[in-house]
Amino acid sequence: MSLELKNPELLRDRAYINGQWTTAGSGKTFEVTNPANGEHLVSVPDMDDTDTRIAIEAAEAAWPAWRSTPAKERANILKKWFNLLMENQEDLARLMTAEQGKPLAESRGEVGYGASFIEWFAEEAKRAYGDVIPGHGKDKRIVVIKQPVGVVAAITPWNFPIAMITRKVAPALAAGCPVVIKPAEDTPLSALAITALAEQAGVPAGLVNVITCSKPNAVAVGGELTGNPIVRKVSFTGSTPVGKLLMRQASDTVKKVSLELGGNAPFIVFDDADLDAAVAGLMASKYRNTGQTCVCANRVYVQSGVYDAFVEKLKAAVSKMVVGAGLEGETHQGPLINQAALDKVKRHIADATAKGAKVALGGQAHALGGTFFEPTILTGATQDMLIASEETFGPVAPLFRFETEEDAIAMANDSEFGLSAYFYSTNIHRVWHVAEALESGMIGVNEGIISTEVAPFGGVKESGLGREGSHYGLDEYMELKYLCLGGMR
Ligand SMILES: NC(=O)c1ccc[n+]([C@@H]2O[C@H](COP(=O)([O-])OP(=O)(O)OC[C@H]3O[C@@H](n4cnc5c(N)ncnc54)[C@H](O)[C@@H]3O)[C@@H](O)[C@H]2O)c1
Ligand SMILES: O=C[C@H](O)CS(=O)(=O)O
Repeated sequence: MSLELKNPELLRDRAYINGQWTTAGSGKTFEVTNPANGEHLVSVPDMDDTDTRIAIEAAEAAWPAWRSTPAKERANILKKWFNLLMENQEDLARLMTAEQGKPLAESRGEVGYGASFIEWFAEEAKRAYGDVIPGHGKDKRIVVIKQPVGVVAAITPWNFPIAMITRKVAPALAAGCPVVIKPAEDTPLSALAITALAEQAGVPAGLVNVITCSKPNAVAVGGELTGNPIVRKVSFTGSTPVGKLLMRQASDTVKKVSLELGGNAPFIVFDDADLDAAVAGLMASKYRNTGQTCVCANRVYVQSGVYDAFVEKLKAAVSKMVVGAGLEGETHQGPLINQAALDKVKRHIADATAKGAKVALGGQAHALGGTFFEPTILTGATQDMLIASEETFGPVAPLFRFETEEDAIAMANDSEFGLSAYFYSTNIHRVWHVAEALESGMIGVNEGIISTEVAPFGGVKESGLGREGSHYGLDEYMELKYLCLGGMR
């Protein structure tokens, strides 16, 4: 399939190290395919730890000049990069839908969302403020300054192939740090395309490096990124098991670590909720990216008094969804990323129905075949089902019935995850009580889409460490240094 790019230069088949578009030292490559039809898109370098070491050393060499570049100059380069992403939004969206499968409208949205982090941190670059603290002695003067942490390793997932990268690279560059990026093997093309635009924007050689590799080589590449002492910061977005592994590996050299991990978001509808708003919010939260987002509603708790009415309203909305290949027309849902993702969806539905749940809508592989699946609603879900304790990462909404506010909070908090949570209520007293009681890093109140560059994104418990975006996001790439000036008159 022709991708019909206005700027064919954005389709890259080389990785990027030290300002050079390069092959793997081994000469090996791996295929990138379209999940909607299995078609081969392009082959990219299958790099290993040796290539990674070269990239890390290039980043280290480029760091001194970048860290001494005035913040305003760093900001201007970031602003050029932002403008280039927006000027190439359609091409970047087409590339993303081709390699990841999300609807084209969602891909366009992600390009804008990803670019917003570059725009935001172009401004934050100029606000890395320190402190002057009243001295503890007559002759003492105390100053606190912020300095870039150093070489950053960024390892990112396939579900948001641009935004998960810019959410790390933008603050790193703004803080004065060079970055070595390892994108997901399913979606390297978006990473390479935005890197080509970074090069065009004037990001100096060595500052941004992209290591593409297959899944088997990820272990060796990750081992180098987490083990090489030159790397001072690891920023990972992906599953909790891999995050734990990388955290363990990074501990040998005591690297700073940011982890954006798995979720299991509760979505609670109280009997005083605006049901139409709650249905709209659930549609946006649950089925976005075919349910493959870390902040998707994963468990839907509905208070008894409104349960039946909510089920009917949700069925009416979900039944209007159009499923299809995103490059063949406007759709609401694309394919799942791969067979393993499809198998997990089927496993969760089979387990739930075996334990008493009913399929109210969908529940089957889609007639389109491949990894397409029908948007699904289950009723009669209970806490003992896999779908309650595991992240489904697919287009399945399991509805649980509850009686009291305390029951809902207890069930919502009954998880090792705590990334996002949502609830709908028009009672202000209940809003404050429930928001304070839920164990989650982010909460949508009467809102199903909460992700934005201006607010701190991140989780508690086993959903991660640290925050991305907002003014908090810059500090993840900075070190505090305390100066004590003695002998002052
Ligand atoms: N909290 C967030 O912001 C956020 C955002 C997106 C996705 N996620 C989570 O990510 C998961 C889905 O993404 P995924 O399937 O790509 O996750 P994943 O953990 O399998 O892979 C994420 C990245 O880690 C790499 N990787 C895997 N094993 C590695 C290893 N041993 N060493 C080095 N790198 C390794 C992969 O190649 C990929 O680039 C879900 O759990 C989702 O909730 C979280
Ligand atoms: O999947 C995880 C992403 O962080 C989702 S969002 O685009 O930031 O909402």
